Amino acid sequence: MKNRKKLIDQVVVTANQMREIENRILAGGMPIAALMEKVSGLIARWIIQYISNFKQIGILVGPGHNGGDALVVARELYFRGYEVKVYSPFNKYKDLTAQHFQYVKSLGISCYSDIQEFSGCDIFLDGIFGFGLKTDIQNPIASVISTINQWFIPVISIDIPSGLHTDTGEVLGTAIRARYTLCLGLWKLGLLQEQALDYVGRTELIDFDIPEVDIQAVLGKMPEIQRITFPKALSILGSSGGIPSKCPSFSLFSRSLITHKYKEGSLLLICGSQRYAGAAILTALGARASGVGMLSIAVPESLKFLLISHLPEAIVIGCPETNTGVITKLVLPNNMDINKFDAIACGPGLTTEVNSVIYQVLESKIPLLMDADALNILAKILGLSLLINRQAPSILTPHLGEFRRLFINISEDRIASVQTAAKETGAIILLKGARTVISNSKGKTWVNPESTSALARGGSGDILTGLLGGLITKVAYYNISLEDMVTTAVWWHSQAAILAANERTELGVDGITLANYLTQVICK
Ligand SMILES: NC(=O)C1=CN([C@@H]2O[C@H](COP(=O)(O)OP(=O)(O)OC[C@H]3O[C@@H](n4cnc5c(N)ncnc54)[C@H](O)[C@@H]3O)[C@@H](O)[C@H]2O)[C@@H](O)CC1
Ligand SMILES: [K+]
Repeated sequence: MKNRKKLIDQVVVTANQMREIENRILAGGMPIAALMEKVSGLIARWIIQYISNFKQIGILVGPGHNGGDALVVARELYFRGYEVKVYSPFNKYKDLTAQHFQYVKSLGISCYSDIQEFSGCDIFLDGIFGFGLKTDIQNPIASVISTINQWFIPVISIDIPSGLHTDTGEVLGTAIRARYTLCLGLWKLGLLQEQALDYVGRTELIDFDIPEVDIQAVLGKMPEIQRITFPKALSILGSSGGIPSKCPSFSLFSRSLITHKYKEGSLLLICGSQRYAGAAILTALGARASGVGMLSIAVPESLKFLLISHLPEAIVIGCPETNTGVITKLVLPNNMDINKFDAIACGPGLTTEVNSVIYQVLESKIPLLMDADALNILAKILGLSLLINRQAPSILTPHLGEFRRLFINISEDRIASVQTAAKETGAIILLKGARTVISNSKGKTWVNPESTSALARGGSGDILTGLLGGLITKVAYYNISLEDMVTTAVWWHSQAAILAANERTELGVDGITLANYLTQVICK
């Protein structure tokens, strides 16, 4: 049962996959009317439990089963004593929906086809269209949706806000701006797409007991697209909410008593320039929070003492620089072999003036994380072929602008675009944003379902680069996959920002604060 809950939290489906799963349930013998009754009972209970202080609820009913769900909820709320009004301008309904409509009318519940009758409602339930909508919404429904959006009355959408594409999250002409979306059974892909975020509000999954066997029959044992969840991230970090006794014996948060600094990872950071000295400090602070055993930071010679003053524990390598303070060449002490490090993270604050350092690191045979100017150099000057031919794993962490520069084509489906980029380059691609997407060369994809706009600030990405760089040095020592480390870093970074924003407002989450909260959030 515990495993099923874990699976349900992680799984993400397209409209076609959901339809296939639904067909299996129906083929198994579950009557569709019973399924609708069960789902709608759960929705009604959720509304009563969480939104009980409303006087009048407007129920928006469409022609399909989303509308059927809404009508069953209308009936249940009516019997619980709530004032319910039904809106529907359609004249043709699917059979089950038509039957529920007839019964609702026979109970004396008021039904209207003029939306102006609903301006006094204090909440709406949106059952106009559910998953699988493909074509643009036309008038009169389009103008009804605009009217509802302009009223700013809270809307609870059933399954998905009406008007959103289930897979891409695109607005099909117009869409309901929901305050809450009660997603039914399994998370729909579109709800995780950034372009849907202004419409979906707070999302909740209504688990109506889809059998594990049906999910796995359609999606396989390891679904291609997954949400990054709390339990998964915590299990990788080896924490159970700050109770060390429950941790696995050796984990990132519960080290072996006889570990030593070289078993906690050795990271080479290459970052900073005179113009962007702060980027080097922030990246290094992110790395520090990862608990990396040995941190080496290559910066222009002129920044060496600045870095030492902020990070006395690090080995700071001063590199030859241009007269504008840009590293010209990576020179390691004692002619050290670059492959002796466990990983390299490079890019923040480098500028695009000189590209020889990036060329040098691309030739290394250890995991390489490229961010910021390393990506810009790759896009503008070196090209992707050097990346494709690397003999060790590469991780690229672009934001949308950098992604566009690297891959040019980004479709309406951001998640699909990241998958394509990862398959084409063989790298792990991490597209940063409100819903960060990570994909590997096999198409396995993870989406971070929770974050905060506090991270929309210069420096946040530098912290992630450092944190992620530190974590990937530990892959070999902790027997954790690279992908698990990457997804965990993303989760950890956003959770730190959420905690910091909760305690200091979204304006109070500067880079140094964020780095400090990385440690605080895991002590919570
Ligand atoms: N998947 C499941 O297991 C379950 C699904 N249920 C509900 O069923 C919903 C899906 O039901 P449906 O497949 O009937 O889909 P909809 O409820 O979205 O209705 C589809 C109908 O809307 C009309 N339509 C489609 N696009 C239109 C457009 N652009 N303009 C005007 N009319 C348009 C068509 O007549 C179509 O038949 C789910 O979202 C959910 O609410 C639940 O009742 C039970 C469980
Ligand atoms: K809906």
